[in-house]
Amino acid sequence: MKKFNRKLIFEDGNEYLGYSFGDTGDKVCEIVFNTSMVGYQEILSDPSYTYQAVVMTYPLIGNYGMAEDDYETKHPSLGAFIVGEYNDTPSNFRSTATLGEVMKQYGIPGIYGVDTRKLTRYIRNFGSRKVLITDVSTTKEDGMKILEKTDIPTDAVSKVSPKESYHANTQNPKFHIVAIDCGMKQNIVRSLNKRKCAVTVVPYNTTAEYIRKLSPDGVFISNGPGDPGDVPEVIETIRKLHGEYPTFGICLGHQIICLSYGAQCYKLKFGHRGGNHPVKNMQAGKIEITSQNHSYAVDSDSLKNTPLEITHINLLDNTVEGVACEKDKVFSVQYHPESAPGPEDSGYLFDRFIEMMQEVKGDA
Ligand SMILES: NC(=O)CC[C@H](N)C(=O)O
Repeated sequence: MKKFNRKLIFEDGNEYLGYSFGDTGDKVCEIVFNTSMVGYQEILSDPSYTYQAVVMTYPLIGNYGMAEDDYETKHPSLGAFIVGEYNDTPSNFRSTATLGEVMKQYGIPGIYGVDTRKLTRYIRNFGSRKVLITDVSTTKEDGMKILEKTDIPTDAVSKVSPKESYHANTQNPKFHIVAIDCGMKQNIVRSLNKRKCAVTVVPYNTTAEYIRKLSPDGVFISNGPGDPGDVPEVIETIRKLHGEYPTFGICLGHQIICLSYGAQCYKLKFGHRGGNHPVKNMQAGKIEITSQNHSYAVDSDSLKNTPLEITHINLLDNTVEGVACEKDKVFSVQYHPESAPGPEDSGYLFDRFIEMMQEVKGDA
């Protein structure tokens, strides 16, 4: 048998052995697991995974390579990938690189040959926690010392948000949206462009005054990495804009909207990541199968003192999945209607945003 050359070390001294792929540097990340069966390229390039080591529970990763059109951002910032079997000889006519090559390019370490089922149970039992990805020669004691000394940074949004505004136009636009980019996935822009929306993408720390000057028909707040409490400037901007424009938020954007109305968020034990989470739409009485990627959730009791009502509930653990306030023309969801990867049951939410803007705009 080939000799293990890499390992994972946890703060409690637990170790998991495997083999190297991608970058070979050491890294401390927060470990999480994702149950999606496909979509490793979109997961790699989803900025919300910044500083996180993602364990893929699906056993085979890399087999269809990397396709130019499938990136969610061109500069992947995922912390690390931990997989069962890694296939370095993809078979796919659209593929232009292997997963390992792209990870090397962006300094993202990978480890394969790990018992991902055991590791996932460990995360489920003990919760998301810090992990060191390192060489097999690093001793457990040294690894534990490194973990003790290293905190996961809280600057993730400023790292992945664009430094300047830019336009993502479309043919014959009907609406103009200002999208606050906290680490936005490309499929959100594609989903808006497809519905005749010209999008002005702005950095996370854009002020309410600047957004007003852009005269949008609607405001969008994106997904993004880290704790929503780490971006008070975005919460403040949204608070100032309450009731002024139809507003839609996804994932981190949803948490920011709720915080801006005075609700509270808390961290889940191990989060929701995958493409098969059932969510109930309370208004329609229908169930959607959703794509998810989050650690934090909105506290349902804290919503009672706000004008927001709960519109969607997670059927696995009853957590809040969506809120709305009709008066202020604002709504948001914790999950990912843009999917990428994942089921497309929830695309109607983008249509709802369009309808809201249409109502305000009239027939003009
Ligand atoms: N995908 C996201 O926007 C994630 C939101 C937030 N970083 C969380 O983990 O809950």
